[in-house]
Amino acid sequence: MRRCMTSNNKIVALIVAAGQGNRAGGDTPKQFRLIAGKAVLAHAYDALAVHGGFDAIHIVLGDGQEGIARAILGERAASFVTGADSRRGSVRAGLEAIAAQGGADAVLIHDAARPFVPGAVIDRLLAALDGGTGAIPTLPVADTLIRDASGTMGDGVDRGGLHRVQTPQAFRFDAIMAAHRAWDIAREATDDAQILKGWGHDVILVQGDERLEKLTYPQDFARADAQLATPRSTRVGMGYDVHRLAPDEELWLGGVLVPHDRGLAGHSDADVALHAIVDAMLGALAEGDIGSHFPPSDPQWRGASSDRFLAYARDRVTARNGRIEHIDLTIICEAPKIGPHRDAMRARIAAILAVPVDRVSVKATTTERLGFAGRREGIAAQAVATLSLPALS
Ligand SMILES: Nc1ccn([C@@H]2O[C@H](COP(=O)(O)OP(=O)(O)OP(=O)(O)O)[C@@H](O)[C@H]2O)c(=O)n1
Ligand SMILES: C[C@](O)(CO)[C@H](O)COP(=O)(O)O
Repeated sequence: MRRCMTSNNKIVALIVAAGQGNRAGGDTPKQFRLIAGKAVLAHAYDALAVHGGFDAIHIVLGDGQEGIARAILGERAASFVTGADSRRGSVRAGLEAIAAQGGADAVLIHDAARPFVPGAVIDRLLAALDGGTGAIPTLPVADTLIRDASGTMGDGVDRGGLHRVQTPQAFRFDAIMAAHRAWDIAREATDDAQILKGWGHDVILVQGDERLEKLTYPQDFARADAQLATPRSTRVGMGYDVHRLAPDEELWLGGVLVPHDRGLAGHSDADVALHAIVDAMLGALAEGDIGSHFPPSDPQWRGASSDRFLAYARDRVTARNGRIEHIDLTIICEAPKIGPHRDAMRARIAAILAVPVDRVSVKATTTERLGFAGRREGIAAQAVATLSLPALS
């Protein structure tokens, strides 16, 4: 994740999803159709959210579509705006809504119809805003271009210097807001960079990505499905955690309350086993560690059930269109005996992760009475998480 300008800048994302998707056909507007079981709009949202560089995500919808969007997005945080008859009008409505909420330093405007957004493209766009007003991802044109002369071949078009323009497009907020307000609405503009350029600003070109292709026609959905299906890359992460044993504490281990004369002490419920799994999963995603997502200094996590942290890690995997292949957990303690609780722990972990129980292994070992675990001062746990992610991650 990269933030542009200074780290204090407010950067927001605006997803336009108010189109009818006429060219894509079907009964449902394309942004609400499913790719690999997840709505196109949710894919686009997750791609921006996973990047982590945005203070807010605004979504422009057709009139009366808030209910369907809320059902698709579940608890994902977003504010909704009603769009207009044209893409330009929908973007304008979104920008006005952001302005009404105090504006922003930069805005990234994205088509919901482009569900896969490599983080590297966002990084390039935000980096370009360090010295620029607007930046867009483009790809060169590779095919020969001709004009259609009523079904026969007309004149060729020189493709030298031609680029295909994609979204997301990044802008200094005040500039793109002013450019939209000044635009002659009798003319349509197919993207926002044209509008910024029309207002007199240069637009920087950064390298686009084939994975950003827009869903426009019916056949594009099969391509998108295939993009998620193969190839997948296997990611392995490891996690390790230790907590101190103390009197007057409950002993939560592997999501299960284990009867014991002492329990683990910590800021949350101190479930060392779940913490190790969370770190293993975040490690496989290369998304930091449990402390960076749930700082111990934050009072809201005091006494929190570690189920929440594990569910959060599961949701990060889902947001990346990943799959949890296997969890292997080892609990290191002299007492209590883990064997009698092993099946309950496997079942609880599998339930939180929404995976079959045979993908969760729970093991235990002592340290032959050596070290802090051997002296029964604390319990340690280590975990290995194996995930598979689509190659576009
Ligand atoms: N009035 C409109 C038209 C388009 N869009 C959005 O702009 C993006 C790119 O537009 P396009 O692919 O043309 O979508 P549609 O207008 O829905 O498609 P079609 O032209 O085939 O009807 C899409 O995410 C679409 O939802 C929008 O917010 N408001
Ligand atoms: C904004 C855009 O996606 C950039 O390529 C494109 O211009 C949208 O065009 P459409 O005609 O609305 O599909």
